[in-house]
Amino acid sequence: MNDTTMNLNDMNDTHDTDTTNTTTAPQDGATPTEKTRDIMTTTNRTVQQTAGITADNQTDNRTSAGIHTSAGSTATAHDAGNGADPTTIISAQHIDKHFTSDTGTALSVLHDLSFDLHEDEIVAILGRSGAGKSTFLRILAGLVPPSAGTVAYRGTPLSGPNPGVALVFQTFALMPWLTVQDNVELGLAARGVPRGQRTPVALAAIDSIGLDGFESAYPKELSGGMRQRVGIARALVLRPDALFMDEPFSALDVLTAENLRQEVLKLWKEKNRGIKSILIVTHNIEEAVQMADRVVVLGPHPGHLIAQMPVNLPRPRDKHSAAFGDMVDTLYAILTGKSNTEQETAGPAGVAAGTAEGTAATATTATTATSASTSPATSTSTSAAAETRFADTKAGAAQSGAKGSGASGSEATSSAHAGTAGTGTTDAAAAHAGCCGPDETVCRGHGVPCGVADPGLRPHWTMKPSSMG
Ligand SMILES: Nc1ncnc2c1ncn2[C@@H]1O[C@H](COP(=O)(O)OP(=O)(O)OP(=O)(O)O)[C@@H](O)[C@H]1O
Repeated sequence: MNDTTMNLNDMNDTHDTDTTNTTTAPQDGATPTEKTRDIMTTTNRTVQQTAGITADNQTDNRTSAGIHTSAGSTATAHDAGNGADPTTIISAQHIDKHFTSDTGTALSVLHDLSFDLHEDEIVAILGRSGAGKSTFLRILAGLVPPSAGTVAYRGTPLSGPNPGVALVFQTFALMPWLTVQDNVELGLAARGVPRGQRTPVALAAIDSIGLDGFESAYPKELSGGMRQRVGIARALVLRPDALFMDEPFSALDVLTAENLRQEVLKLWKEKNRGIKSILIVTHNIEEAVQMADRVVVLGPHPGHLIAQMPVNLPRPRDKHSAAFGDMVDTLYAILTGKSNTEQETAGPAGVAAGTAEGTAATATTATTATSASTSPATSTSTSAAAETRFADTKAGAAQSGAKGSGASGSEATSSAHAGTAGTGTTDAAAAHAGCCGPDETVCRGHGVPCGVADPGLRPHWTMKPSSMG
C-alpha cells in the first residue's frame, strides 16, 4: 500500500472514475422526491400476469413461460416487485429518461421501463446500440436519476447511489497511478474499511480472479484482460447484492473475453460467491445466452421493453447445441424486428424448458413455435439470421440486419477458432485444438471436448482467416 491510497476518499471525490457505487451523485438534478414518487403503489398485477411470472413460483413459471414480449408500453421485465418478494433486490417501475441538449432539445432515451432483479439470477439486458441499456443500468445503480418512475433497493427508494451495487465497466476505469492491489482496495477504502481489514480481502479477490503475483503491478503494465480482472476484483471485494457489468468484455479480444466470461461464471457457481445477482448489459446475443438466466430485450427510440426470455439451458452451456442456437436465433429475430412474438406467449418451448434438444425454430419460425414444443432439433439454422446471430449486434445485426460480414459478423466467435488455430479451415477438430490449452480438456471458447470434431460446428466458425481480424 502506498501513500496514494491514504486519500482514497478524496480521490473519489475528485476524479470521475466510476470506481465505486458510493460516490457518484445524480447528474440531472432530479430531486429525491421525484425519484421516490409512488414507489410502493406502482405494482401492476395485469402486467405480472402477462409476464407469466410470479414471485412465489419463480423458477417453475420461468421454465414454462417461454418468451414474453410487450407490444404495449406498460410491460414489466419480471414481476412488479412491490416489496413483497424478499428475493427482489432492485425494483424499477415505469422509468422514463430524457436528456436535454445544450440547445434545449429533449432526447427521450427510456420510456416506461419496469424491471426487477432478483437474488440468484444473472440477467442480461440486450439491445441495439443506443437503445438506452447503459442509461438504464446507471439509473438502477443510482448514478443517474430517472426523469420519471422509481427505483428501489430492497424495498427502499433510492435517493442516490445504490448501496447494493458494484460496477464493472467496459473501459475498466482503473486508477493508473495505483497498483493492482490499491485499485482493488479502492472501494473498500471509500467505504472506510481499515487498511488491515481490506488488504486480505483484496488479496483474496485478486487471487480468485487469477491475478495472483500482480498485486504490485500498475495498470499500464497489464493487458486489457488483466485490467478487466482488476475491475472485477474491485467490484467483488464489495460483496454487492448486485454486480453490474456494462459491456464488460466488449473491449477485449475474443479469446480473452471468452476466458473472462468463464471466470465470472466460475465465480458465480461458488457457494460463497458473495454476490447475489449479476446484471450484464450487452449487445452480443451469444454472450447474453451464454451468461444469463434471463434476457431482457430493449427496443430503441426510446428504450423500451420488447421481450424477455428465460434461459434455462444447463450450465456449462454448449454453444454448439441446437437449443443454444435457437435461442440466439430467436433473440436475433426479436432484435431485428423479424419476430412477431408480440402476439405470442411462448417461443421455442424446447429452449424455454431448458432441454438439450432445441426446436426447429429459425428466425422466421421462432415466433410460431408454440406448437413445436416437443419437437427435436431439426434445423441447423442456415437463414441469414442464423448466419449473423453471433454477431455483435452493435456492428452487425443492429446496423444492417444482413448477413454478417467482415469483423462485425465474424468477430464474436469465428475468430475464436481461427485466431488460435490459425487454420480457417472446416476441420472442426483442428479448430478446437487451437483453443485448447495443454491442460484443458474442454475448448474454453466453445465448450466442446478438445480434439473432438464437433458435428455441430457451424459454417461461420470456419470463415477465412482474412475476415477474422
Ligand atoms: N449524459 C447524456 N447526455 C445526453 N445524452 C445521453 C447521455 N447519456 C446517454 N445519452 C444518449 O442516450 C442514448 C442511449 O445511450 P446509452 O449509452 O444508454 O445506450 P446503449 O444502449 O447503452 O448504447 P451502446 O450499446 O452503444 O453503449 C444515446 O442516444 C445517447 O447518446
